Amino acid sequence: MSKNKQPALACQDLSASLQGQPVLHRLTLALPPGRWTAIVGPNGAGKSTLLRALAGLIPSLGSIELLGRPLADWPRKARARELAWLGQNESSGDELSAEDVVMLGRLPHRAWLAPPNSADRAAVQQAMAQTQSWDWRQRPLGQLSGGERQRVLLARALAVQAKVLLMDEPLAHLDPPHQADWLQLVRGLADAGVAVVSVLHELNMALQADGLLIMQAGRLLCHGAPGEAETRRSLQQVFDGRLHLLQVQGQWLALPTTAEPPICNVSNVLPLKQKND
Ligand SMILES: Nc1ncnc2c1ncn2[C@@H]1O[C@H](COP(=O)(O)OP(=O)(O)OP(=O)(O)O)[C@@H](O)[C@H]1O
Repeated sequence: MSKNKQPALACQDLSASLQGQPVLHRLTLALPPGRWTAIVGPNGAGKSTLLRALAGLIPSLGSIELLGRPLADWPRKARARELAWLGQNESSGDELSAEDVVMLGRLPHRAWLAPPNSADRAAVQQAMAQTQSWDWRQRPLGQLSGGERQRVLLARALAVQAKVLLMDEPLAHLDPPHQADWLQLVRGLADAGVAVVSVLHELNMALQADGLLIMQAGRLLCHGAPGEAETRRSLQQVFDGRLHLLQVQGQWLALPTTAEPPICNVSNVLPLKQKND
């Protein structure tokens, strides 16, 4: 990670409570531009809450800085131009056409009640092309499949053309080819200088990120690259050692392992096969 770059997004001593219960405990981190960071950890570790706090969607204690300026000091519209958000299970806008949904991503760029201009239309078309959702632009969001819907919502976040893109479970409902496309898209955004942050359960995808934020019980256990031994040790720790981490052609992969030895393994099967022969 370059030490000279000002973080695109940073927080210090960030704490947050939900319904009066402390969920995040004094997290400090800095995310530079041009990198993709994946937030991982077990269920309930606080990943989504961290992302929502960083986006300013829930009250928090401590400080958050977006592009070097306290998040709270940003005028709402200017902030919405710089920080794009893709949430989990978003349910609004079902009656709108897919294209109109994606056009919502352009609202921070437009004057009050101004119609979309050519730059807005171009951004929408580009974002929908990037997520291969242009073909169903006239269909209502509510009539799309889960994966189609997710791609439209991803296009809405892309259409903002923000410097920071936060995504909570962006791969939900996406089939493997579209997961691969998402990966390529994120790589391209990071190469173009965008700070991409995503909560991911798919560890094999997360292990392709530039950096992992590994969370446990509302705390940040580790912030490191997948290639670092300490990062992989922390992953093992938060998942109770129930991962098999292996490297294939330079890429780290994670296979979940069962708590007990599998009942049907190779040594069990072979004698049966020989018996039948
Ligand atoms: N609206 C809420 N009110 C009260 N507690 C909440 C609320 N939402 C989440 N929590 C609690 O906060 C903690 C962190 O939840 P969060 O959704 O951030 O975890 P997560 O790491 O994203 O989990 P998962 O992997 O299951 O999606 C959990 O203990 C959860 O039960």
